[in-house]
Amino acid sequence: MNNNLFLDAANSKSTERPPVWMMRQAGRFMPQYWEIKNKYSFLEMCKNPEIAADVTMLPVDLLGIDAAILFCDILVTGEAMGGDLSFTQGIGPKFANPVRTAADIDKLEVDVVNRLEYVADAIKVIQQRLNGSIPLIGFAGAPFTVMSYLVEGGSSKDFKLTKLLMHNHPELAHRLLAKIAKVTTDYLNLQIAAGVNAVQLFDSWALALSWNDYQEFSHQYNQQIIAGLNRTNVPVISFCKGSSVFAPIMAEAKPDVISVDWNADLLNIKNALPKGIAVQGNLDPHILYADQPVIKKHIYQLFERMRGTEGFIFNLGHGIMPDIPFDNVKYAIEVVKEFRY
Ligand SMILES: Cc1c2[nH]c(c1CCC(=O)O)Cc1[nH]c(c(CCC(=O)O)c1C)Cc1[nH]c(c(CCC(=O)O)c1C)Cc1[nH]c(c(C)c1CCC(=O)O)C2
Repeated sequence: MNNNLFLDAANSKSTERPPVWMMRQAGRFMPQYWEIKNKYSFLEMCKNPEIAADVTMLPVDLLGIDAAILFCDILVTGEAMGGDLSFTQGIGPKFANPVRTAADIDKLEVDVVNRLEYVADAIKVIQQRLNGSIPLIGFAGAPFTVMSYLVEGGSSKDFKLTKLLMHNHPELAHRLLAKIAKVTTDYLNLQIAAGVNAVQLFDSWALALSWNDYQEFSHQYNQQIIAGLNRTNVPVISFCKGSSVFAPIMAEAKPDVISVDWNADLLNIKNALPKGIAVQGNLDPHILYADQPVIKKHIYQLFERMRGTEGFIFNLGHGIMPDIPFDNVKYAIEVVKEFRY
């Protein structure tokens, strides 16, 4: 690899500056994304390896980040299991056949990794294009977060139906989570076999859960997935919104990196973790709407705090919003790349 910054930091080694990539870096804040998106549906883009590679490469070529992330979506596992998935502009993801009863859960298939071969194909095309320049991150959705979309039938503000299932019929929720966990393990191992250099597990909506529910309905399954990965030389990043609270539990699953939202002091989180677990984060994405001197100030505040810490990857606390100015994202990445410890 020409640029080892990301993998060194993920493996808790020291680096001359923090490596940088951003969640949702391959997305709608880029005019060049829309040039492609206007020609294809989102799922067509995910399923065509050449197009998925084109989109993956946009931030590599236009922003100069230190790691690429595969262009795909966390909900493709739900689709492979039998979910009727579509994405509509302005509405977001939709499962037309929500999973709510024992019969719905029993219908979902689990030996489905062959239906996700298009992702392995995309990874191979992307690695040819990257040609050893920077590492490629693969990813999957964590069972709780994917379950919420399957049960609600799409995005939700309060996860009412998901929580009702968990609280009134925990045995059904567990049956569903176990199925998603099995598919997710196979799917991440497929990505590792195809050649990704790291994987990230996205449990975006864990913040909605109580401490006890997080352990029972989320952590347990994430731990099972991480334990089932063929992870030699492939660092595992565990992300959730809620990591400011749940980081000590997340650490029990033994990821290499914990990706932290913006509520916590990152050094305090790092210092409370077992040695050898790196941290990623944790700029509030809203900072990227602000004036450029403000952006620089906030990045430097974080870097001064983290100075001398081995195992730190710079990222946002969550994804880039679609209406964040492209020039501000580019500027933030330049600020990181000019910094030295
Ligand atoms: C919850 C979740 C989803 N998808 C994902 C998550 C977890 C990460 C997070 O918390 O942000 C993960 C994801 N989605 C996408 C990526 C690609 C890689 C990247 O750039 O980070 C990744 C890693 C592309 C995408 N995924 C999606 C788009 C937009 C599709 C479009 O162009 O219309 C992209 C580029 C669609 C998507 N997919 C999902 C939603 C809720 C939406 C709609 C969002 C909205 O409308 O605001 C589910």
